[in-house]
Amino acid sequence: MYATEFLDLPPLRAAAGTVRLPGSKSISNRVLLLAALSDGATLIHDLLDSDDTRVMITALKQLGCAVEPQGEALRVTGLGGRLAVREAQLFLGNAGTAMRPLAASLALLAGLHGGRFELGGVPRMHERPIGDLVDALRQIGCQIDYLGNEGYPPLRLAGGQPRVGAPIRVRGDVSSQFLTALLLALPLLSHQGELVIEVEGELISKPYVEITLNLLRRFGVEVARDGWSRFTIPAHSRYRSPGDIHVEGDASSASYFIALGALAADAAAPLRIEGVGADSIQGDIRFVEAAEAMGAQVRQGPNWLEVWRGAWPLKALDLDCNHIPDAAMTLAVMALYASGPTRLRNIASWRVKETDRITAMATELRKLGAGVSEGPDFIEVTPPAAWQPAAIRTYDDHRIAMCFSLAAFNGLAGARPPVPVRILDPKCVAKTFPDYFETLFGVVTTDPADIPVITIDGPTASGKGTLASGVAQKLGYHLLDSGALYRATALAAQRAGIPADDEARLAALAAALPLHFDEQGVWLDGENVTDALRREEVGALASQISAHPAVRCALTGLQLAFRRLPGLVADGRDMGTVIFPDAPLKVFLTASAATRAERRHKQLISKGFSANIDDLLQDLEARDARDRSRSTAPLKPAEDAMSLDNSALSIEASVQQVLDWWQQRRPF
Ligand SMILES: Nc1ncnc2c1ncn2[C@@H]1O[C@H](COP(=O)(O)OP(=O)(O)OP(=O)(O)O)[C@@H](O)[C@H]1O
Ligand SMILES: Nc1ccn([C@H]2C[C@H](O)[C@@H](COP(=O)(O)O)O2)c(=O)n1
Repeated sequence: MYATEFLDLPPLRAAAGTVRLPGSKSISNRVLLLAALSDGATLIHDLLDSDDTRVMITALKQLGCAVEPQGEALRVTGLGGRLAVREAQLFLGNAGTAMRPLAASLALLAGLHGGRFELGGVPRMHERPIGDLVDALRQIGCQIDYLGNEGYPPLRLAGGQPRVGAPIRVRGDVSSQFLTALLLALPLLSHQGELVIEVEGELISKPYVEITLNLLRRFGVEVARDGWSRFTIPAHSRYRSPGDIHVEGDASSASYFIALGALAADAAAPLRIEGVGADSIQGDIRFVEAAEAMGAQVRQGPNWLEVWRGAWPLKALDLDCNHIPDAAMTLAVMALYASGPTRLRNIASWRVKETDRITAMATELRKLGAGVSEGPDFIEVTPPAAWQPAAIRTYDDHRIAMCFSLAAFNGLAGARPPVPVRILDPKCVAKTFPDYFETLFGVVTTDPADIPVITIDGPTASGKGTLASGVAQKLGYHLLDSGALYRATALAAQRAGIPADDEARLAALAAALPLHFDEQGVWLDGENVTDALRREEVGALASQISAHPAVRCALTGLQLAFRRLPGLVADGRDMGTVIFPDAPLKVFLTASAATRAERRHKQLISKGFSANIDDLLQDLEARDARDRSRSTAPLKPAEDAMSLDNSALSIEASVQQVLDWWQQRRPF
């Protein structure tokens, strides 16, 4: 996950490959609750692992429910409609799919068995209405108090005497989650008799209610439905675990990749999406129809889709989006690529989601140059006449972050030059799709020249690696420690007994190095050599063998391959002069020889190597002289490099200086 302040997406061009979707959030949280309320244990497969499911799991554990991993699945041992814990304070983040159903279920259980529960979340959760659900629960005798503002969480559920009686009325035109919460909770009261729910107003987001009914059936409760206005829960309904249950991929998350296929995949190599398809029980699967109406070509199987570009530009749309409220946000960004204005109607529910999504989408689309008009329940988007680079605010709303990533394809819509897009607070995608951006980068391509590189060159022990790693971490970029490649070649040569002057054998060795990098360090032929590479004699030998042009040539391709989305920070001696001469920011890092010897001394001692500071100073000066004087790719600043002497600068200040230079070069 990108836990950076922002993530810059360079202009993107094409998409191909296969995406495996994470589990559906709506199904995951419903299944977790149903499993917890059931008799027996349920083994849940393919559950979504995200912020919203984590708050649900934590709450269920607090309530005394056993939730344990079993292999790749999660085993939930149900409480059988009883209370194992009678008092708890539950923090439910910003998860509406946890807050509403838990509020309803615990209000009933607190009344039936005696209990006291407080439910709250993040500040935005306390701005999301819940009054209609509370009113419905009060009709049957639940005792619910508002602990903050009337009509909003946090809530206290304590006491009361729930009784089956007249039909329970609930509004259906603000959020379908109120009805879903009642449908999930009321079977707990059905030992008293049949329960009827009557929906007031036109029910919105019906497909989500269909998911609820479908899952109730899987857990043994058959609800009778009369149109969309009357629902009957039979007397003596009882939740029974189905044993095993599989969560299908998230159809709302599929929308970004369906759109991606429509924008940037070719018929010869469509984008394949696995986890949802024609058999999906999720309403957002109908996003496929909307995408097709805009020109996407789609082929589908029971649980997969293949998508590629049909019409171009996309066809403008005028659509009632009540049936796909979440996925419709993706249409608003696809509209940037359409032949005219696209109007999305009947989306009033956007205003009470993670943020006021109509206002947020309008504000951010305008930043890119689009013309946008909005009303209480619609948005109309006219494609930009001139695209502008934009830093997209995401309002702690995962869907805004994900759908705006599609704006990075503006080059395909004729933006000249194509503009980069900055996504602020990218980690908000953790709500439903923690590795969304990694997944995106796995299936998109761009011109390597568009992938930004920051180079940091300089003499040994100047702090290049430390600085490069700090900058890469802040930007979410990949890291290339090119010295490690030369050091690994030196170590391998030492072990193979290849003399330092045998250029041909050294080059052959470098060309076939079984080298691998991961979070644990550098691996040579399956052995972690991270510490071995830091030995001084290995560095000195690396300096000698790196003077051979054939060795440098053998390692060039490997270094270039590090230039991957979303960007790269590369440190070494010739990063800015030879390997990445087009890098938009080049830094030449120096520090006095005495300072560097002192740092290296400390570094080696801390790793358990013995070292003498005077010897280190001598070696380091000899190494600098050799690296500077060699004929091929000598150590020297690129003509356009920024000089940084960090002798008296802390690591943090050095990182900040480079980030400041980087920001000055960015168009945001
Ligand atoms: N600004 C700084 N202030 C103090 N210590 C620093 C600073 N920058 C780096 N160091 C320390 O100096 C030591 C050497 O840093 P680092 O390994 O990053 O240098 P390098 O230039 O990459 O070395 P080499 O070229 O040998 O790979 C490390 O222990 C690091 O923590
Ligand atoms: N781009 C590079 C990186 C490194 N080298 C050589 C010269 C160095 O003395 C040696 C070890 O590098 P270090 O890990 O100390 O950065 O490798 C090079 O020639 N070009």
